[in-house]
Amino acid sequence: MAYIELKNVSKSFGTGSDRTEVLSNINLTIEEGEFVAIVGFTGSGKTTLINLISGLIMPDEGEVLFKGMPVTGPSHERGVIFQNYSLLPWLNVGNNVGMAVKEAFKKFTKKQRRNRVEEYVEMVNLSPAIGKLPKELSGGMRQRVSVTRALSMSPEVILMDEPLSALDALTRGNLQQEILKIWNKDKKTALLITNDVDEGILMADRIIALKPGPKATLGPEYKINLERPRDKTALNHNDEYKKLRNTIIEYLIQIGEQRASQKEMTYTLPDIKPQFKQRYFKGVSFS
Ligand SMILES: Nc1ncnc2c1ncn2[C@@H]1O[C@H](COP(=O)(O)OP(=O)(O)OP(=O)(O)O)[C@@H](O)[C@H]1O
Repeated sequence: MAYIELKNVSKSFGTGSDRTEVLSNINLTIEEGEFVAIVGFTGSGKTTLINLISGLIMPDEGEVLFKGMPVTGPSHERGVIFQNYSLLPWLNVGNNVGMAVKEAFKKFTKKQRRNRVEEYVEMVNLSPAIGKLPKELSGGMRQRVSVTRALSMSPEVILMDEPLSALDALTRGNLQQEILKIWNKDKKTALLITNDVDEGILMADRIIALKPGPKATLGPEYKINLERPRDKTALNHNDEYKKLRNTIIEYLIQIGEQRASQKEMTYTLPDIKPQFKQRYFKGVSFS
């Protein structure tokens, strides 16, 4: 049985002429312990896909199954790391993480909770900032809190919606490694949504392209057989990596061009003449 399964899933927003058909006929199977990355263009429906799997929204058609059961709402079994670091502004770092730990481990004593919070905050090198409020942190630090908050709940599935896209290269690289460490150590299942092909290849077992919408569908998938742990610098000299990277980027460029050409439309302007009265524009005449 597939761990996560999407069967003929479609999703639209709005009604009438405002209706946007975002995803159409999505079929996806993720096995337990797998790390899958979905790459796609901005606005192609990546967040919509993650929201469907997390249970934040429901499909119009088709089914989303988790361990064979329909997803009916969010659950801490499926932890989401969002693109924007949605922290509670009135709670400090420790308490933002602490609240998540309390929710996931209801039977923990206060001491157990504190130990877990400290362990996870340390993991992203934020121990000196544990008492700080989100407004006192940089964007990168907030995103690290957001990542550690999701991971501290020990979710069975880690769903990531471009969690690292706003970070500088160094912080991004460190967090990629932290996420991989936890995924590998605790044998999690992970789905990463990204617009960065390199990030996908570094982290995932499989990359699937999301074709741009409206009515976005999943495109081809690429198996990544590169040995783990993967080192970013070493990969740059790896022929298999280079070949895979080129293949995926070429595919994305090709579907991007197709989308651009489909969008090119000719508009005919109405043949009208200005109706202004001459007296308002002395010295200017209209033919
Ligand atoms: N709640 C909503 N109501 C109306 N339209 C929506 C809603 N959510 C998403 N959309 C539309 O669906 C399309 C896909 O949005 P989505 O956020 O899933 O794309 P994305 O690939 O994650 O984009 P980005 O890379 O910019 O984050 C967009 O055209 C967006 O305007």
